[in-house]
Amino acid sequence: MTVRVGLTGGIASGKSTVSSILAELGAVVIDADLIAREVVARGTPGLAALVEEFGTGLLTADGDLDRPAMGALVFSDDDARRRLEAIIHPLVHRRSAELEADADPGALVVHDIPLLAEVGRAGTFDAVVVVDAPAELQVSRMVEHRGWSREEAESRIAAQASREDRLAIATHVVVNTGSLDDLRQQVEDVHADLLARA
Ligand SMILES: CC(C)(COP(=O)(O)OP(=O)(O)OC[C@H]1O[C@@H](n2cnc3c(N)ncnc32)[C@H](O)[C@@H]1O)[C@@H](O)C(=O)NCCC(=O)NCCS
Ligand SMILES: Nc1ncnc2c1ncn2[C@@H]1O[C@H](COP(=O)(O)OP(=O)(O)OP(=O)(O)O)[C@@H](O)[C@H]1O
Repeated sequence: MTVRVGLTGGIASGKSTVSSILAELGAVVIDADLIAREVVARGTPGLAALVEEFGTGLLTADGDLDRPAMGALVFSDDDARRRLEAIIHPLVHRRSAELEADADPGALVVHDIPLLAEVGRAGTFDAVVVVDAPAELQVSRMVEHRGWSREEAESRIAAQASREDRLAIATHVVVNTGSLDDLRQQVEDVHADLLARA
């Protein structure tokens, strides 16, 4: 039987690192951030819908979505963020379901969904893994690895569920405050537990 797992965590908590370890261990990973990019690639109906909603000012000279400009808009304007989400989330949901339908029966399917706590879909999964890190560590990782300002980092955290709300939906918690080796060990333990549910 397929075990369906939701994986979530705040921005820069370490979700992608955890999902790549799970993929190495044999899980099928369906990455909502990646799909959210694909559904608004140049020439897609998703990008056409964004242009209709926000105008051509949010396109680059090449006709792609100008992601930094869109980020600057939606992480300082809740209404704009909701309008963006209303367009992108249904497209991501549909594509994720298609990818899941292609997975081998019996696979451990991990849906990496940054906004799982926010969208209220935790109950649709057999297990929910939350990658936990304190806000200060999230900010320092964003500043260090992405070159964002502290303000940009904090505006993204402010647009997300609180650490407590996220922990409330967890069946498994991975605490990412130590080394990468420590993270790997925790993920291996969680993986073994999830497999035991298959
Ligand atoms: C605003 C956009 C264009 C900015 O693009 P950018 O390349 O800078 O960021 P990227 O897509 O890589 O997202 C990085 C992280 O930002 C956070 N984030 C993204 N969208 C949101 C949102 N709507 N609310 C809160 N946090 C968000 C997540 O932690 C995500 O992992 C982009 O994030 C977007 O299209 N967001 C809306 C779609 C969405 O909700 N995606 C989240 C998962 S489906
Ligand atoms: N335990 C750790 N020790 C050191 N660096 C780490 C650790 N965990 C993650 N990182 C680094 O922190 C950054 C953020 O991690 P990662 O990309 O996995 O987070 P994320 O939650 O997927 O981010 P996003 O929300 O943007 O998708 C990466 O550069 C990653 O290599």
